[in-house]
Amino acid sequence: MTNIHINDTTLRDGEQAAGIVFSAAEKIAIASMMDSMGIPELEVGIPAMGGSEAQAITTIVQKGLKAKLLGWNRAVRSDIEASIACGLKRVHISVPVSEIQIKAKFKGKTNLVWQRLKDSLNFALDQDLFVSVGAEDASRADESFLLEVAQFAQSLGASRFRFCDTVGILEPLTTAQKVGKLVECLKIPIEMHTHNDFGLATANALAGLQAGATAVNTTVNGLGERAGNAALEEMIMALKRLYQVDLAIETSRLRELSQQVIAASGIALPPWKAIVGDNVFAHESGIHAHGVLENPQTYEPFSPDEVGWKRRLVVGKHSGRHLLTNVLSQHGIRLNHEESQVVLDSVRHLSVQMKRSLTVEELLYVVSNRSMSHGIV
Ligand SMILES: CC(=O)SCCNC(=O)CCNC(=O)[C@H](O)C(C)(C)COP(=O)(O)OP(=O)(O)OC[C@H]1O[C@@H](n2cnc3c(N)ncnc32)[C@H](O)[C@@H]1OP(=O)(O)O
Ligand SMILES: O=C(O)CCC(=O)C(=O)O
Repeated sequence: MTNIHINDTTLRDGEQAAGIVFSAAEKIAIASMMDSMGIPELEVGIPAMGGSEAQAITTIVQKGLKAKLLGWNRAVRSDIEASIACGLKRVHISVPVSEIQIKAKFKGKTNLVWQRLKDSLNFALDQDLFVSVGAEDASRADESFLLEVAQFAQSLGASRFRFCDTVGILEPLTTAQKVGKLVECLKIPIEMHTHNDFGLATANALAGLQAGATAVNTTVNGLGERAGNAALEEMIMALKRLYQVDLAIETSRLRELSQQVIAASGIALPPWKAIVGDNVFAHESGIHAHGVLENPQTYEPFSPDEVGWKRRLVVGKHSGRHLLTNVLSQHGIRLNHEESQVVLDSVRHLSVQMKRSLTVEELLYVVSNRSMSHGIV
């Protein structure tokens, strides 16, 4: 894999997640932060929505960021005009390509796919815009029809073709086969846009890249329609660590970026969320903590600082002596073997009663009030 290009769509598909609204200030702050981290392209929204959305996009454009900025459009001339009015120089034009979508959107009239794509694309090119074309529901489309649309877009002058697994029904092997066929026949770059309905968005996007696609849509925290999109942080770290593709993006700010999007979206992440979740470098189990204390690589695929996060040792139901001793020694407390075992029994008992691990304060309380903790110390 070489020259992989990230085009993040947190501000477009991410915000399409039901119930999510970013304020203009939040959109601008997220765009600025991603830009400063080195994300090379941002799909900033849908100018055709007008009003505050168009205003926010215009403000982002006026900030003069290094990142390339793309506006999302239907194959409709007035959508492109709205993008131009925001000052965008790059537009993405989407057309439905599966039978089911063409039936629902264009009343089954396939000729409208060609006609509307041609009219909107030509109009955009006449305005000297960079044009990317998206094949909505490409994964369920007839493969020859999809290829014809892609070649048509290329012949008209599109600079990139987006393969969309709109309802997230692919798995990696099929993704690679489908994308590989397009790569063989197209000269323009192919971009992956994958959804997470079966939890495979990142895996499928990576499979597309392995098959020769060179661009990929992501969203921070995997935010997006229904089950979301391929997560930016997963994509960057998988490329870096599993494929040795370093995109020169400041990974040490991934956790901070994730927190910014959590704050703006009002949606918390599960603690186990890959790369940026609260628990991804937390160790409670005795055997794991013992291993990590000897060498963090025993149970961590990479160091937490690489993504701007930190290791935590948590004392709870599954903890063992090595972990306990380590945590207590940070507070100047040394216990002998027998005392440690008694405290551990107490910790286990309390954790089961409270159905959670103990805070450090609770642990210290257990140690200093041994007679009260469980009646056994
Ligand atoms: C897979 C995706 O994520 S696609 C992106 C989805 N994102 C969004 O929908 C968010 C922003 N959308 C909006 O603000 C509104 O839907 C607007 C402004 C774009 C359009 O609003 P409305 O005019 O009220 O239309 P509405 O949303 O009800 O219906 C969509 C219309 O676009 C048409 N349409 C849908 N996709 C396309 C397309 N790719 N190219 C051309 N027309 C399209 C539909 O056929 C329908 O047309 P009709 O009004 O002539 O029947
Ligand atoms: O860009 C497109 O063509 C559609 C993108 C999209 O959001 C999708 O297909 O899920």
